[in-house]
Amino acid sequence: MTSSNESAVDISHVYRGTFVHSTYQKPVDILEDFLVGVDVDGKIAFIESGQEVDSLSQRWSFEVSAVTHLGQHEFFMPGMVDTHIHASQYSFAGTALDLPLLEWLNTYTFPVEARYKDLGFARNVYTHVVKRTLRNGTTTACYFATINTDASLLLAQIANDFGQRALVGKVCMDINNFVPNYKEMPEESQKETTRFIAELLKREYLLVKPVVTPRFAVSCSSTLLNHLGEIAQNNHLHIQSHISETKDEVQLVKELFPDYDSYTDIYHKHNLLTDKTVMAHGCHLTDEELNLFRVSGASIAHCPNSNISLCSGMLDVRRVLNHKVKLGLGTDVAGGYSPSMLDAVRKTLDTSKIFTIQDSQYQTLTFQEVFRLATLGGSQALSLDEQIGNFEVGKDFDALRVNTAAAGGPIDLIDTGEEPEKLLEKFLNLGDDRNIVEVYVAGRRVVPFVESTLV
Ligand SMILES: O=c1[nH]c(=O)c2nc[nH]c2[nH]1
Ligand SMILES: [Zn+2]
Repeated sequence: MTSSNESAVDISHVYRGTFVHSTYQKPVDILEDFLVGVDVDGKIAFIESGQEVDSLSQRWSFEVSAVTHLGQHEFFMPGMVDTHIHASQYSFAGTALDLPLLEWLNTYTFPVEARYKDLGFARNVYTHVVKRTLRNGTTTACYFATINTDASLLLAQIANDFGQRALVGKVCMDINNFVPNYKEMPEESQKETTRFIAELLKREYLLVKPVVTPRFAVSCSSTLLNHLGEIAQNNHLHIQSHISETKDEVQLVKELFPDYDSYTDIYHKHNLLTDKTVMAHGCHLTDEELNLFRVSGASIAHCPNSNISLCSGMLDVRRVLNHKVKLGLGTDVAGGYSPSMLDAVRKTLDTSKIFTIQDSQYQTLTFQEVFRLATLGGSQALSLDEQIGNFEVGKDFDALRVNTAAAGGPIDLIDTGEEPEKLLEKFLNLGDDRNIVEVYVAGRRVVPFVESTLV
């Protein structure tokens, strides 16, 4: 497990201990007493047995004394990928969960998103959400911002400054019958999207890229959807939106777009369903629609907290996986009240168990499978799995150093022994940010924060 052009690579850090990750073959693969070398570009240069330390130190020219050793109750796992989060809704996360989706948007969400003309407000909220998610182990986030281009660029800058990997979307919407000051004209949306993309690409952030973001079919005219499909296609960009979250929404979309075979067909016919598309929710998709997802390579962001909190529905993840559709997890702040991907893991397991309560033959998701969805699955859903998602030579070192025995933390290790898989299970079910003692993105340690240089 070494890189082919190893002599040309300078090693920046070497870590020794337990590494827990997923592969396409195994949802949990545990590498005990391994050495991982990270090069100066933040890429994994080698993954080898700890027993080989002396020969590796010669081959890769590092000092054995400089190796960082993990503690007894520690392990490294890949950083988590939040495939769907509204950075702009973070200010009201944990409140306003008493209405169904369409009323929730009109009553709580659009009035707040309209405030992002105020860049001071934007900076405050966006700084908080980037720090909070990073601290909770989200090394990659796929963000919705708002319709305001400058505030969306500010979110990109803040993610870059803190070292978080991110896709950032300026929201596009030209229909809003309830909060008319929060919408764009179709030409304006097209022009501002083009400006947003050009400006963001010009900045050449290594880890932060634009994503074309039609809010959902309810908020977008066919003209706008067409423009956005064209922009995404011409620039080979990622695309994100929402689909089939609630039954009322599906019915409304049917009325708004009567000439299409399905909700999915609308996005498909507007060139918005590609292998770089991630659609949130999908609770009420038909088999035909899931087939269209598979064929196009589009993915689903499963957001169980939001689905339960807004009483939207329950996504049958097993069914989606059986259709061979890519799937990652999302917090969907603030329809989901928690910004933590550990919460998304737990709510995914809870939802799967509810399906089992309803049908004892149901094949419940295992914690190992859900761990994979939060890491490698998310990277696949965002078509970033050649770069991140697990520990493979050549991938970026996006990693969490987890200490299950962190002092003052939420886990009491009493009778667990040191079996790493048990420690992983404890962390997924009981852990929180106190257990995430370090966070790395592309080899750079980004948590704990270096406050003085950033705020
Ligand atoms: O959970 C959701 N949050 C949103 O902001 C949104 N907009 C359209 N559909 C949505 N669903
Ligand atoms: Zn959403």
